[in-house]
Amino acid sequence: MEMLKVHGSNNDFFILDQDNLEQPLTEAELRKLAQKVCDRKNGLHGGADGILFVTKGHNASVAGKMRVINADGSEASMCGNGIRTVARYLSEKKGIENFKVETMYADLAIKKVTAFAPNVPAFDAEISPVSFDAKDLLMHVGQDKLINDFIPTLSDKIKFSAVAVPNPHLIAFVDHTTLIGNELGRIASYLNDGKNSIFPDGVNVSFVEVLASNKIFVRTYERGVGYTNACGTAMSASSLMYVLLHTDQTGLEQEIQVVNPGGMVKTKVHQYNNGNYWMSLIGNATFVAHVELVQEQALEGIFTSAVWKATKEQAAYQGFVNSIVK
Ligand SMILES: N[C@H](CCC[C@H](N)C(=O)O)C(=O)O
Repeated sequence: MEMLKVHGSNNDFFILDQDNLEQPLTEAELRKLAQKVCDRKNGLHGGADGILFVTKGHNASVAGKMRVINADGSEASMCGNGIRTVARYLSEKKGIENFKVETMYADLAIKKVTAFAPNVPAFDAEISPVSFDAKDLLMHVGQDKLINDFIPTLSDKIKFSAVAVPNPHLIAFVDHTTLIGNELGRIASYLNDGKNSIFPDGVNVSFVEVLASNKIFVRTYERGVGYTNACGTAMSASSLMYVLLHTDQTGLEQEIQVVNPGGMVKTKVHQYNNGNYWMSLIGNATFVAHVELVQEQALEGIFTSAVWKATKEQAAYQGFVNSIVK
């Protein structure tokens, strides 16, 4: 079985193309495979934040379908950093540069854009649909929407906004001390404990610091994973809330630089005539290595026979990160 180790802003994944399977995987096996290969201690070559499972799309209007399986085996409706890597994979597999990728709730527009640096390919991905409704967030806070408001049981200092893009995000604008402190971990681990009444299905939680006009820093604790170097849907959701809550310094259609622990991406916030929002997420799609492994062994967490063929792209990406003014 062949897989591809990839990342977007150092949010890393294994791409598994259904065409490369030795035999089909049941749903339970797909979840088990994610837990085994992604394990940071005993997984495949240091593990990953999830598996991006590529299958045929619903018809010829899409280049393929992406399913997102978190490291804990849970499935998410979307992955912003991941879809850029799946886009590059499909672009190179099919020789296309402008196309759509099917996701759980939408076929999303993709385009190849100018590389961020030599050997740092980049793609622009549509992030959509967007909803502020509690029912779409599976959120229970006693009100239908949460925009820059308190959740008293979580904190009496930090205000939150909740938005589904379409996976669920809780976003707070904070000062630098709070950004780097342990409040994010405390709040996010509670909301993802599987027992709390606020987000029974969990939620991705991000703290955002405004660095300058149209430049923000986003730190995220992801549902189903924990802290990650970056979260593409979180950076998109944070950009949307930045535009909606900081009208004095930004606005629709303006390019926003989003810095994160894993690097940097660019976003733009758009609004349809019907009032709905969508975002563009523009960032790297790095292929770290090609991996050959035995499917049956991988399902048992045995990787001794795995063959890891690294590309030269990680060094190029690191050089790009070092060039970013944080
Ligand atoms: N952990 C997320 C899925 C992965 C999203 C993230 N890696 C991204 O780049 O958007 C969730 O359960 O909703």
